[in-house]
Amino acid sequence: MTEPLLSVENLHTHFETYDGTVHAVNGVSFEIGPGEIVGIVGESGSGKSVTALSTMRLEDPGRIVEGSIRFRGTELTTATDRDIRQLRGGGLSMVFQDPMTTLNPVFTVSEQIVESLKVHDNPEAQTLREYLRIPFFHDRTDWRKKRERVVELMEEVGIPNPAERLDAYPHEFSGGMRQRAMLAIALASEPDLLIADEPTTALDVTIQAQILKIIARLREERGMSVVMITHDLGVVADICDRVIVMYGGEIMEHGPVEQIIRNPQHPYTQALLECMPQGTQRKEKLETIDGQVPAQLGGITGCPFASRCDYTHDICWSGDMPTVDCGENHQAKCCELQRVNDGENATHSSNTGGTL
Ligand SMILES: Nc1ncnc2c1ncn2[C@@H]1O[C@H](COP(=O)(O)OP(=O)(O)OP(=O)(O)O)[C@@H](O)[C@H]1O
Repeated sequence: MTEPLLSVENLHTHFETYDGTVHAVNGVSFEIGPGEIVGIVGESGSGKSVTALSTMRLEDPGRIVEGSIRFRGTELTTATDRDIRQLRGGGLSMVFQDPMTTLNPVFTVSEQIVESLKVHDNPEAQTLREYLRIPFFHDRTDWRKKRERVVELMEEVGIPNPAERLDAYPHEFSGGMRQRAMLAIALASEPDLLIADEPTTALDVTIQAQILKIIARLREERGMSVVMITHDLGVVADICDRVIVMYGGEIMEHGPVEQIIRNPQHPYTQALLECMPQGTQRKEKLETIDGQVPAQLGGITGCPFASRCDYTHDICWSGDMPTVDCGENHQAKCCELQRVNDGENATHSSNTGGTL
């Protein structure tokens, strides 16, 4: 891979709660190259969003307690608020799942796109309140230029008749249009890296496919990198180059999308793929993974998936899991996999069958 745009190393993010410390992200490391689309998948609570928010330094009230996040060579964990604002205004953008909670209902969509253009031009003005101290437009030429740019951005994300929608408020947009508007706001700052957190989860499949197509096109046209956070391996198969599978705040497996989908090595990835609805007969019940995502209070010892895994060994409950190289930039963190690869014949502490 060429020089990475983003490099996350041994990231640990904690939340202090009344019940104790939640270890939301535990030793996560990955890189994103220029123009790559990388998916982060896993069940709810596996640490995908906290990893993304930490990367944007939006982890508040969480805390990055260890690790390094380098974006275009700048260390973000120790960067000043000013540096972070500059990066958000011109390098890093994020799109969230629910545009209704992120779009401001009292401003028109176009005003919010203009705000993002302004933040890009003037990264010190970060919040709407701060921003409002600055006039929306310097003069009529600036006003016209900005409105033209807003129309272009709306067109780019597939909002029909943008010139007629310049005075529309978020509630006048459909769910799919609002998500497109969020994308336009994120793109206004011309990011090198777009972090999209479940951008299509709330949308029907047709609109989901349209939004994914737009994201794929933007990567082609702008050379933008994308981190796509999703529950849905179908989304990953559609547009990602590589995939990171997270569970219990850790990376279980990562590799090229073809490899992970056709030849998953970690029992958790295998279980996730078995739960995909594709190929299921109409009346057949969908598979689920027995058990639940572990509470991450006080941290997890051993493999976070051990309590739901069919292949556990004693070491899975207490030891560090080995990272097994599966070739072609494909790695999985699993001691059963290492045992199989080494050709050992260890006995399982519990085994309900199946082969890796
Ligand atoms: N503000 C918070 N305070 C305490 N714990 C938190 C907070 N935010 C997240 N967590 C915990 O961190 C862990 C990881 O959460 P995260 O939101 O990253 O999961 P996720 O994989 O993105 O799930 P989802 O798909 O539902 O968004 C979970 O155990 C969650 O309960």
